[in-house]
Amino acid sequence: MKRIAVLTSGGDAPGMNAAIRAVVRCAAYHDIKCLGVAQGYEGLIDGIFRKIEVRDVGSIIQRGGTVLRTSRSERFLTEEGRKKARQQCDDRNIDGLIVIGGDGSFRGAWELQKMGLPVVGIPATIDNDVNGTDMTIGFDTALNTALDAVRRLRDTAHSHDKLFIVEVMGRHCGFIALQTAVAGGAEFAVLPEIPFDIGALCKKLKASRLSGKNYSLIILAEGVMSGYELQKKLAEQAPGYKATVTVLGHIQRGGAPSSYDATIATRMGAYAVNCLLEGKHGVMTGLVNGHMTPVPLPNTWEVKKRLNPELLELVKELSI
Ligand SMILES: Nc1ncnc2c1ncn2[C@@H]1O[C@H](COP(=O)(O)OP(=O)(O)O)[C@@H](O)[C@H]1O
Ligand SMILES: O=P(O)(O)OC[C@H]1O[C@](O)(COP(=O)(O)O)[C@@H](O)[C@@H]1O
Ligand SMILES: [Mg+2]
Repeated sequence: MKRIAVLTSGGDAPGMNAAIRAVVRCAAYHDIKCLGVAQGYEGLIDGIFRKIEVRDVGSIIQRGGTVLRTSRSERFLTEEGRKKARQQCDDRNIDGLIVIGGDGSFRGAWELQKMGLPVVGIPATIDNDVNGTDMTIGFDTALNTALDAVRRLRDTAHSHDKLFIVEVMGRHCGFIALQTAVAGGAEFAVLPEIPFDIGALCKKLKASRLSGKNYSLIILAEGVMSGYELQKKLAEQAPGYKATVTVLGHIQRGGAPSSYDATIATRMGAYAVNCLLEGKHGVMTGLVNGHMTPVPLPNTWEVKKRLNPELLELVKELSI
């Protein structure tokens, strides 16, 4: 293994830079040259590679976003695009590629692996929707950002006897919504994994009010519906409940990685290089019960990662 490349793909996540730094430094430690690919699969197709050395990744461990930049690439979804990308790697004698991204990026990485390029994936997405790893890089930071917002909203909700709907990210999954609801002490979590029941929500709000509670917080994952749609449904079903909507949006994607995210990103970056060195490829650097584990890439999306049932129960039991 003489020369590897690294890229970031899909939605950015706090901690991606810490992972890039670890990849570059671990590669240098083993005397392997490292090339950075700009803008994910877009840059791979267009051949935008540049050498990155140990000093180039100084003081990025604490920065959010990704210094390599990222993209969602339509072209990479085509065979023609992927062939071009594969050829760009051959032209530069790349022995292995490290893909830092989420489930979509791993599907793309697997296509490259099938075309004969050794690939290792590092899970990084605020959504945490990657099977085979307890946590993805960026999830913990996004949670803390959402929690901070919820705590601020609770202050004003309490002061004004208000009902708040807080829309958080999560297109197909409710990890951010569920954990924000648990840690933020919300009354209700509306999640893509659980069929939405407006009747149950109204019942809960009424019971809460009857028991003397004058304010409530509903945490809604964007994948179910928008905060404004839920506001409208509530107004139709329970006219006494006028909700105020806050959409957290892309604020959840930025910021310095938490200590947890900077640590797992560092561990995963180094582990990815070691996997390539040991001939383990077509795998993701999974964190399983605290241990770094090589997880076959298809396992990361073929099995849907489940929400923690204990947390689901806790939202129901404690929000009275
Ligand atoms: N089935 C697939 N085959 C090939 N490439 C894919 C596939 N799914 C996604 N990709 C590539 O990975 C990119 C990132 O995926 P996306 O789902 O947007 O983000 P994430 O990796 O964060 O989940 C896509 O824009 C596309 O180029
Ligand atoms: O910024 P975009 O492209 O609109 O994407 C928004 C989506 O990206 C995410 O922030 C992260 O998703 P991915 O990791 O799959 O890219 C989702 O929570 C959100 O739905
Ligand atoms: Mg994804």
